[in-house]
Amino acid sequence: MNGKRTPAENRGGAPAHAGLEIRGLTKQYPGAKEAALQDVTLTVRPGEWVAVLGRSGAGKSSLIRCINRLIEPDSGEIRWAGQPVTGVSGSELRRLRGDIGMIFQHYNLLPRLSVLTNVIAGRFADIPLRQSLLGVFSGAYKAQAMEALRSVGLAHLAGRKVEALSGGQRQRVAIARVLMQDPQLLLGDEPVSSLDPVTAVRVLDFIGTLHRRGMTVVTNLHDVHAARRYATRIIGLAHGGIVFDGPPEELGEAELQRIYPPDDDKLQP
Ligand SMILES: Nc1ncnc2c1ncn2[C@@H]1O[C@H](COP(=O)(O)OP(=O)(O)OP(=O)(O)O)[C@@H](O)[C@H]1O
Repeated sequence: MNGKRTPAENRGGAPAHAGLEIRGLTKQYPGAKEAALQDVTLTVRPGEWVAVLGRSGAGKSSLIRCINRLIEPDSGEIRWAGQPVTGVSGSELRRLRGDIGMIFQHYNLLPRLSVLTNVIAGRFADIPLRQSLLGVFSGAYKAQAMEALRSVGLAHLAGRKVEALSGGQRQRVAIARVLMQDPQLLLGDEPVSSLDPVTAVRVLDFIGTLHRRGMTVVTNLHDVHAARRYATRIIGLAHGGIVFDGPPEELGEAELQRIYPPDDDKLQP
């Protein structure tokens, strides 16, 4: 994918590509009374950090997971860096996923494998399948993975199995995996919801470092305070539709009432 930021762009020049373009995205789960996403249209510019807010069931995870096709939308179009995301399959989809990093609430790591292997998994899109299955990686990959682990303060745990780590340590492994992958777009599906407040701030600070390097970030958050502090733009969802789109400074009481409708039985607090 041609998603890299150009030197001109890093100096504050015009973006080299159109970023993430979402048009008319709709998702209805079988048997559900209402659509999880209803005609969502949104463009995320390169270098933005978008925080998606909304009550439980508002459609936040569905939106994030449609972006890398973990969930198939019913209709609508998604493009990243001018390339189609919807409609591609096979090697095109694998290449695309190599350009899109993901951090999940429940880490999505390989618990029985070592921390180092999990970090190298960030490059599985580039490593021949046989080598990945055998766990035989080049010295260059190992060195890069150790560097990523050093950045998150976990180099001393490289040989330990992930299942022996705490939640905060696991999320730092997930961030090291993203560092190893070096994607242009980072998606976070409630990346700090399982963490204590202190660890959550640490993880958000790491994501902030990636954002300052030029990574575009889209993440749902349950914490309005964190969204205001870290994001450059807030998207509010209710009943699968966008009810707020603006900078954190514009998120006042009236806007919060729209995003978190108080007497709405269809959505949970
Ligand atoms: N696999 C599924 N099958 C049926 N309905 C689903 C499925 N996944 C989500 N839904 C429904 O779609 C709607 C949106 O769910 P989604 O998980 O996107 O919301 P959310 O805002 O991320 O909620 P939360 O904050 O609780 O994670 C909800 O009504 C939910 O019950």
